[in-house]
Amino acid sequence: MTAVLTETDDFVAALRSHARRYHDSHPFHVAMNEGRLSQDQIRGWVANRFYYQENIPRKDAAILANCPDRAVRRQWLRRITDHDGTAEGEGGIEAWLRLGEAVGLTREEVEDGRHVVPGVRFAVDAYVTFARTRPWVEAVASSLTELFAPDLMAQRLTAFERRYTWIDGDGLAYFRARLRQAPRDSEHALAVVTTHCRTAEERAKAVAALSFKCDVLWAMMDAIDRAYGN
Ligand SMILES: O=C(O)c1cc(C(=O)O)c2c(n1)C(=O)C(=O)c1cc(C(=O)O)[nH]c1-2
Repeated sequence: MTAVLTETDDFVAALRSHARRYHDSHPFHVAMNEGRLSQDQIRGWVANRFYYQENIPRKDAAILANCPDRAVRRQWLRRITDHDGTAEGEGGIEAWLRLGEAVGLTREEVEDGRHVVPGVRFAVDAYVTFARTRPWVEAVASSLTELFAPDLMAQRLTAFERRYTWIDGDGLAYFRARLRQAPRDSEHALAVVTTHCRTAEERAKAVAALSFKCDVLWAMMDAIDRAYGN
């Protein structure tokens, strides 16, 4: 992206244009949503994606640690409790473990990471490192892939309910919760980014951060596809 982003509308449009690079169009996701994946392929995806899920709160804690703005921190904190819960047996990570059980994986084999392939580990670790080491506003911008997540989540829910009837519906609670959480989180992140990135240079860095994150998600899917694809 080389355009000089002086107008806020252009900036938001440049961010939103990354929808074209979102991992919903990755062949593995396309096959998933068309109901073409086997039980083993679904299990491989669930086990590998757990590594992303369990690292999201660590990524968000890194943003909190770097962020001097009290109002932003107050809002951002909720992301951590959404994933970790406020008590044993609650939260998104627990919900993902239940998804694992619903597809036939034990909690132990999901939690110990034995199925995680190197490319997924590498991509997720890069995302956490990005949040630790880059200015906090860039890290917030990198979370904006979630602007594009609700459509994918809705498609996935329908696909799982209709095409993968062997999966117990209770296991899909994670995706139902994200349908509500992702729009709320991404709208907040977009407001933070548009407020704090005022110069063309700051805006270009935010766009680059989102581009980096599209690469993270795509690289994860490539690695999963390579390990479990047809
Ligand atoms: O299943 C998906 O396609 C998907 C994508 C993304 C995303 O776009 O980064 C997230 C999630 N799920 C998700 O569940 C989640 O909690 C999440 C947090 C974040 C983030 O960057 O802070 N992205 C995502």
